[in-house]
Amino acid sequence: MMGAGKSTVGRRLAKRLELDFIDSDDAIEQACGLPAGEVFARYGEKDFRDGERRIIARLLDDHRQVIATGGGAFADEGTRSLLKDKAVTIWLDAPIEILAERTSGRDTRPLLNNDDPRGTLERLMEARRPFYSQADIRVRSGNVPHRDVVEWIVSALEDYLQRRV
Ligand SMILES: Nc1ncnc2c1ncn2[C@@H]1O[C@H](COP(=O)(O)OP(=O)(O)O)[C@@H](O)[C@H]1O
Ligand SMILES: O=C(O)C1=C[C@@H](OP(=O)(O)O)[C@@H](O)[C@H](O)C1
Ligand SMILES: [Mg+2]
Repeated sequence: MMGAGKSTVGRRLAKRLELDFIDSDDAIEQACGLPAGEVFARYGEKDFRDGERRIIARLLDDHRQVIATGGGAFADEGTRSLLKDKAVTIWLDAPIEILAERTSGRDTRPLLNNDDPRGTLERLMEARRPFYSQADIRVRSGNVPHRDVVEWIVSALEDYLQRRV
C-alpha cells in the first residue's frame, strides 16, 4: 500500500543484495516527463494502470533487479499476472495508522488528495488485501526501522528460495 515503504525499503534492499533498484513510478516519470502522481491525476487511473503495466513488463524483461511498484500495481490483474510469472513478490504490510501517518502532508498521491485520506486507505486496503495476500512473501513494515525490514526481507527471501529448490 501507499506509505508501506516500497520505495525507500526497496532501494535499501537492493543495496544490501548488491542489485540495481528501480521504482516503477520513477520509470513512469522518465517515460512521460511528468511525476507519476501527475500522470495519474491528468490521465486517470485506467490509463495510468495501462502504462504502469507496460513499464513493469519492460522492467521484468530487463536484468535481475529490485523493483518497487506503486501500491496499485499488484491489484491490476494483468500486472499481477506478469509479476507472479517473472518475479518474487513481497508484500510490505503496515497498519492503516502508520500508512496514514507516512502519507500525510504530501500531495504526490492523487488517490489520497481528498477530505478523508485515512478512510480512503481503509477502503483501498479492504479492496486490495485479497491481491496483496497472493504475494510470495509478506513482511510487516510497521513501527520498525528500515534496516530491520530489509533484514526480515533478506531472511524471508532465503527461506523462500530454499523451499523452491
Ligand atoms: N520502516 C520505516 N520506518 C520509518 N519510516 C518509514 C519506514 N518505511 C517507510 N518510511 C517512510 O514513509 C514514507 C513513505 O515511504 P515510501 O517508501 O515512499 O512508501 P511507498 O513507496 O510504499 O509508498 C517515507 O517518508 C519513508 O521514509
Ligand atoms: O496505490 C496506488 O494506487 C498508487 C500508489 C503510488 O505509489 P506508492 O505506493 O509508491 O505511493 C502511485 O503509483 C500512484 O499514486 C498510485
Ligand atoms: Mg513508492
